Amino acid sequence: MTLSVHDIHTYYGRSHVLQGISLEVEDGETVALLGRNGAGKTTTMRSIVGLTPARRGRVEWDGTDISGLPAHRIARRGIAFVPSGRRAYASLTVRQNLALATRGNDPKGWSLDRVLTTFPKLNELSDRRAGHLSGGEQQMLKLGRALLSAPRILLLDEPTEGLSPAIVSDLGRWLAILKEERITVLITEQNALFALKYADRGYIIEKGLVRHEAPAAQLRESAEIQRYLGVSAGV
Ligand SMILES: Nc1ncnc2c1ncn2[C@@H]1O[C@H](COP(=O)(O)OP(=O)(O)OP(=O)(O)O)[C@@H](O)[C@H]1O
Repeated sequence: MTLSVHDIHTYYGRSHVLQGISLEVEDGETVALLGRNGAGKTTTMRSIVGLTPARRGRVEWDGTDISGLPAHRIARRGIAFVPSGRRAYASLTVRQNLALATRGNDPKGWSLDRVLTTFPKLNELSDRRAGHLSGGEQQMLKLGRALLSAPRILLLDEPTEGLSPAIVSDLGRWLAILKEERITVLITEQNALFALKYADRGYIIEKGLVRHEAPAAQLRESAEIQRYLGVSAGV
């Protein structure tokens, strides 16, 4: 299953935010989408999943054009979007939130038990109301919910946003698990070095256009890229 984005143009009103983004995510790959504030990372994800559809260009999933489809139908094809910020049913417990996200009985997919064993922290918190979780715990819950929706690809939007360094390193462990499982991931990050640690390839976007595409190792080594992204070492 390959996700191919061809020359998409997306607007907010008259503001031409994506000016021809093209990218590809192959089966089993982790791909980072990097860029400064306001570069268009979130908008790219929202365009892929149909929340802010592109006005021009094409999004193909497994060779089928999905650009015109409504968001719920795109989600049903296994494209799971994990937006940044706190999003869970605050008054429900962790377990109830997870149970609601469970889609059918996909024998190859993730079961509630498997999510709770893989993320023991969620197990410990299973009776706590989601509204009482810390930012990092919420992030883990969102990831657990996304895995239960039987995703073929996960779109993670700035998962480290607002998290403490200790939680960021937890998140790194979860990403490593996704990679071992060969779950296809597209991840946007302000924290470029964090994303590049787990990514196979990366795209750098600026003002709604792809400026650079390279293997993650190359992007990690490039002083020019690091300067451009304003990264500091030691993540
Ligand atoms: N709902 C909206 N209405 C109008 N303009 C918007 C809206 N959402 C985003 N924009 C603008 O579109 C541009 C791209 O925003 P986007 O959120 O995609 O960037 P980003 O790369 O994800 O940045 P950040 O890391 O700051 O979230 C920015 O100039 C932003 O101000």
